[in-house]
Amino acid sequence: MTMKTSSPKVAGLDPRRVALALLDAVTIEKRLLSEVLTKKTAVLAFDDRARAQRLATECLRFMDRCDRMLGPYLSTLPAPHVMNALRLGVYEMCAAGEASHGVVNAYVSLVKENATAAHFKGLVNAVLRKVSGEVAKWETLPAPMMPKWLRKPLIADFGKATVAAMEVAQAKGAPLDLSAKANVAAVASATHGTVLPTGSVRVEGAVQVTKLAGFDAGDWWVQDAAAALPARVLAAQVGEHVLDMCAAPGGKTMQIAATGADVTALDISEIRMRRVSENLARCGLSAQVVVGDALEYEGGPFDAILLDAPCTATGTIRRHPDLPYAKDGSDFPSLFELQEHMIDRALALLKPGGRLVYCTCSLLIDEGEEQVRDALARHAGLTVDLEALQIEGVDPEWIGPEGLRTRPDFWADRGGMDGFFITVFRHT
Ligand SMILES: C[S@@+](CC[C@H](N)C(=O)[O-])C[C@H]1O[C@@H](n2cnc3c(N)ncnc32)[C@H](O)[C@@H]1O
Repeated sequence: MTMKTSSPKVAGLDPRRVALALLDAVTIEKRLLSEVLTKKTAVLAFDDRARAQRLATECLRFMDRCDRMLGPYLSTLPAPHVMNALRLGVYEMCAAGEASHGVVNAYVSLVKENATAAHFKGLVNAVLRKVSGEVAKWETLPAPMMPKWLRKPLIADFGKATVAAMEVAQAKGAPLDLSAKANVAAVASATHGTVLPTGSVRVEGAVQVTKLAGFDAGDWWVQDAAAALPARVLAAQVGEHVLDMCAAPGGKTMQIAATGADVTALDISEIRMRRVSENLARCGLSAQVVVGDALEYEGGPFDAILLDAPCTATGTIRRHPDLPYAKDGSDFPSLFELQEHMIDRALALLKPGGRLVYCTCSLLIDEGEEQVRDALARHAGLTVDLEALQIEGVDPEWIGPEGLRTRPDFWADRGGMDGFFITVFRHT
């Protein structure tokens, strides 16, 4: 794509140009925002970086609504880059409350900058002007639906009403949750947060994480309330040998290290493992950090293993609304297979009578309940320890025959939680 330089006459173009590039990267190049964000926003001043990121993220969250607003005015879909400019324009006018004439000018200018899209400037102008006349319709539309490729299997697993409830939760985004190293009440008081029933601290409103009280002192780390459950379920004891098998960026390693257990943190990604070491150092915790492939790892045997397996991350869409647009499900079966091999490897590294906590931040049954049923069929003597899942704050209704499942629509009145599946295997 050939880009011209910005027009000095139109205000606020720079963050919008980057937001458009981010949307293109997700929807056209099929990249996750986390993969492209730093590079694409590097050209902007600090405040504009945050603005571009927010704009792209929230537009992706409300993509389905943007498309519903645009639908009546598009008899055929324009080029994807132009469609993304229209979506951003709609989001800004309808959800962000930006003045329509500035928004229309901005996106007409941006489309003009692109040689292959410039001839769509008339369409962008006309369509955005029409949408500007019906901004009130936005609030009457249903919560943004996930794309069909993901919605369909979820409906098969949970039914339409539950999927609709998940979509309502995903539209609301996610609050900031913290895990305290030691004193939960002190962390809640210092950060003006509230203590959740499961022991995480929830902080409302927009905050800069590194400026929150206790960050530099390492009193806490950022971790969704549901993501904090697997290590609580593992309940490591002082002196136990524990393997955190897919550890990076290290939230669960930190929880286990804070119990006084002897933790080995293993992950295949050297870059992501640097984050584990940084996080441990900031919080004054220690673990043996190993970079390597879990499938070939030979250490142990261990009293307990936490396997937070690589997965579709569909339980984190409220934090990562780009995911349904960067993925199409084609790589999912290879993940399911990897999870199966990892469970088998983990079981081989356990001491007799040891426990394996298996979890995924996924909404798909294939990565949770189905993995458990398959593992029980593969391994004689393997059992699921449902009692170990009954920890403080966990609603017994979240626990099924295979394990504990959280969903984004749980705790709706408190701000929700990520979708997770967690189980405990015991090998005799
Ligand atoms: C869900 S994330 C783990 C999150 C981490 N437990 C936490 O709480 O911060 C999955 C991790 O699996 C790692 N991974 C993927 N394939 C692996 C393999 N073959 N061996 C070890 N780690 C692997 C990825 O690098 C990624 O960091």
